[in-house]
Amino acid sequence: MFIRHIIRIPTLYRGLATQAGPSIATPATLHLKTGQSFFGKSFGAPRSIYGETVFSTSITSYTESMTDPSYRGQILVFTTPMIGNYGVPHNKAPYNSQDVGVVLESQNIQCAAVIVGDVAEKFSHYTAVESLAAWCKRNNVPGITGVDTRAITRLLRDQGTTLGRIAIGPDAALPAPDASKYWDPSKENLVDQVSTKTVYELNPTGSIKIAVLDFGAKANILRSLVRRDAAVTVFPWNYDFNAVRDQYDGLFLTNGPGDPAHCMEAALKLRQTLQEWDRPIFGICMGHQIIGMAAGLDAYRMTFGNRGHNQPVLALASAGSIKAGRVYVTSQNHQYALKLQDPFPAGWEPFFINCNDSSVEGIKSTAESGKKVWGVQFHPESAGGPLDTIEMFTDFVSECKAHKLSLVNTTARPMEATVEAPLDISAKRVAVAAAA
Ligand SMILES: NC(=O)CC[C@H](N)C(=O)O
Repeated sequence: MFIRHIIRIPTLYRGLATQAGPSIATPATLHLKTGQSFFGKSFGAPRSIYGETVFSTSITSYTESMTDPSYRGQILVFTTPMIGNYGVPHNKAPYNSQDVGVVLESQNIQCAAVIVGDVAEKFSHYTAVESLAAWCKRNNVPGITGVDTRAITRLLRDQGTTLGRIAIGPDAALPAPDASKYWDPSKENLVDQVSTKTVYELNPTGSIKIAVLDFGAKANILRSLVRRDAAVTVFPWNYDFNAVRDQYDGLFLTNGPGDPAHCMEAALKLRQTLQEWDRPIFGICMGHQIIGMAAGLDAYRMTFGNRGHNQPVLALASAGSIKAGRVYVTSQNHQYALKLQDPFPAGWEPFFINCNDSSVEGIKSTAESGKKVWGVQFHPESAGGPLDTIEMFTDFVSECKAHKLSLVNTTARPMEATVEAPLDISAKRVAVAAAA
């Protein structure tokens, strides 16, 4: 504790000191493939790039969003007018052995570039060690400030996610590139670029063994499992899990970048797992899309997706901590979604639906199926975003434990939905003395 304070003192000093950012006078232009151009100033790396232009409505947690591997290849436009006020923390997790080596969501900035209305040149936070501009520069990631992000967002809402070009310095004055020059990240298997290449373990002495298929995992997913005392083994996205599955009490599929169609191989392997293995399975975002594809649902590309930490979802079914009929505010970052088809494949049901656009936000195995499988399009682990659905991790780990116990006790415990008994509130009505 004492050492921690000593280490924090210089950090605190640096964070509270007002620091001027680097010069932001270099011109920078955003060209969209659809022909529009926006002119601003550069911050971060003086490097011109291509990418897919998307917008996020998150108000805070730019550091977590930018290190989320699901933003790979994307030019991230923040709708919040000013970004960078609280700087960037040290990205090492030296104090807590439960952490997975980073404070943020991965080692490096993952998005291709950032666009903000007004970058904060001064920052202040007790954990901050550098400015947003300095961090971007160090990570070789360009940024544009001083553009009308509201206008860009309205455009993207109308025409959908659009390929873009960030042109910095002398490039900024050049005419927009020919439409054929724009790089389309959705054509690439980005998951293969961000997934672990080796199998590794976290918290090996944990009380329950969870296998994680890594499509581009956010660190807080791994932390959320380890915090619940799971021993976690992380596998590359296309690992043949069926060959080792009997060593694990549950399977988790993470988030990941790009078009889920590139991961059909994983969906087909999972289809076999679903047919032959009865232990709990939980998937988030890309993981949820893979579960859906394995179950026989189609994934489609949305117009502009959902990115932000304020997405309301309605629970259509109850399970564990989730109660049917309640709305949960969630963190999201996705461009694709599962198609709502009627009827759903046998043994499956919709779990959540988005309150804004009615897209599928979750699916689950039915009680009758005897399986314990569910996937959610949103991010219960947050980082950033609200913790409304964090207990889904507790539900998952508890189901894995219950299943393990059932193997020992031989009395299988079915995953029952915790449905609240109907409550007749008229019976609870108490007469109060008439108001004056
Ligand atoms: N965060 C994620 O896992 C995103 C999943 C997928 N890449 C999508 O954009 O829909």
